[in-house]
This record gives sequence, C-alpha cells and structure tokens, in this order.
Amino acid sequence: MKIWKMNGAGNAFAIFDARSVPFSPTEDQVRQLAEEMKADQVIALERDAARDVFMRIWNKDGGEVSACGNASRCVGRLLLDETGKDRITIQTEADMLRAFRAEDGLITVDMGSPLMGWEDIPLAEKMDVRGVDVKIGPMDNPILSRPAVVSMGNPHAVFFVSDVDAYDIPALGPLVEWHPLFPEGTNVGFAQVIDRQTIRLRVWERGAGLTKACGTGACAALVCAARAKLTERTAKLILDGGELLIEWRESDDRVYMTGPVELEFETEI
Ligand SMILES: N[C@@H](CCC[C@H](N)C(=O)O)C(=O)O
Repeated sequence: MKIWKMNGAGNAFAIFDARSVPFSPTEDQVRQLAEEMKADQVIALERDAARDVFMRIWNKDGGEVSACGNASRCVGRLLLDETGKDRITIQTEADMLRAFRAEDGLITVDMGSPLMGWEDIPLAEKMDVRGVDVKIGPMDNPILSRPAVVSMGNPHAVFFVSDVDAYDIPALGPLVEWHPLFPEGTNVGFAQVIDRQTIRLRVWERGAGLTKACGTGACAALVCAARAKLTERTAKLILDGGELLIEWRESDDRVYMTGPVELEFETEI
C-alpha cells in the first residue's frame, strides 16, 4: 500500500492508498497513525464507480468526518499527477468535489455550495445562522458571543474578532466545539477582517485542535464574512501555515479554494 505524507498550507495529512488494499482502521489505529505521522487528519483513497476517487477522512482523535478542504487539494494534486487529466472528481461523504491546477503550482478545489439552514449545520434548535446564541465567558460580559454558522459539508462556527492574536484559542475553542447547540460538534473559527479582500483566520478544528490551516474553515469564514457584507465574495485568507484564496461565486453559489500543497514524503508498506 502506498502512503503519502502531505500538507495543504501546513494542515498535515497521512494519505493511504486503499484503492487496491482494504483499509478500515479502528479509532485507536487512526489515533496511533496520526500521532506517528504527525498528521491532523488520516485520509484513505478508495475506488468509486462514478468519480476518480472516494476520499474517507478521519480526524486525529479517531472520529470519521465528511469534509476536509486542504486534504481535497492534496488528493487533487496526487490524482492530477497520476492520471494526467486536467480536472479530477473526488467523492466525499458530503459532496462531489472537482480539483484542477491553478497558476504557480497551486491547486483549486470546487468545494460545492455552503449550506445555511439551521438543520444543515446542524444546530440543536432553530436559530438565526448569522449569529447564534452562544457566549463564552461571564453571561453579562462575555469574551466572545454570537458566532455565525455555516456548513461546508462539515459544521463551522465563526467568531469575528478585532485581533485574532489576542485570544487564547486552545482554551476557548473546546468550549464551543462540543457546545450543546452543536449535536455533531463544530469547528471553531476566529476571524479578523483586515480589509474587504483580506481575512486573518485561526481555526480550532473539531477532533484535531488548533491546526496551521483549515480549508473548509477558510471557506466558512469567507462565506460568513461576505454574507454579513464585511468583505467581498473573494478574499485572501491568511492562516498560520499559509494563504488561501477563497471565492464564493455568485453565478453558481459554489465556493472555490486555491492554495499550496506539499508532498513531504511517500512510502510503501
Ligand atoms: N482540516 C480540514 C477539516 C477537517 C475536518 C474537521 N476537523 C471536521 O471535524 O469537520 C480542512 O482543511 O477543511
């Protein structure tokens, strides 16, 4: 079985080629593989009857999830190289994604349409998704409140803050990750709008903690910012591990993410 260690803007993946060799790790095995390979997520490539590949995703805590933006770009790069095609299709539990090459070796993935219904996120009860009833800190003087929420195939809550570096994210993120309003948990973004085309973002990922970049988190932050008219529908997202260009296209309502991928090493077992 081939194994690739890759990263997308610093978000690290151990990718297992399960197209000819079965690979169904237990939660413990995922945790062990992620630790040994210093990966935020473990990925398996499986055969798919209708698409170029089926991508399974596990967070480093062992939980299987349905979407991962940066891994989609890494898998996109592998499959584009392998097949020689100029566009490949990736089926995930959440959606069918399309990946293609951009300028300067960057990879773009069409991440599909954001889901805005409270049941889609999902939330435990009906609420205005532009600012849900979540507070962190004292009730009368919260440190943070009313995150915007959206699904990019996985749940995201985004707090807009004036200085992202002023917050202790490892302390605050877990308070929201498993808040009762989110029955499936949530990824938690801390977004600072620098100007109408630039957002600084750090994300506490569900099941993985603070990572150097979260692709679906970047899409979610841009969608929430543009929906609130804080930014244009295209913006540069500055994450700890690199930059992503996110475009929420008006013509088809789909979100396009462009950014770097790196193959760190490949091996076989
Ligand atoms: N790093 C990813 C997101 C991975 C899954 C996420 N932690 C979840 O639980 O939904 C990305 O680049 O999108």
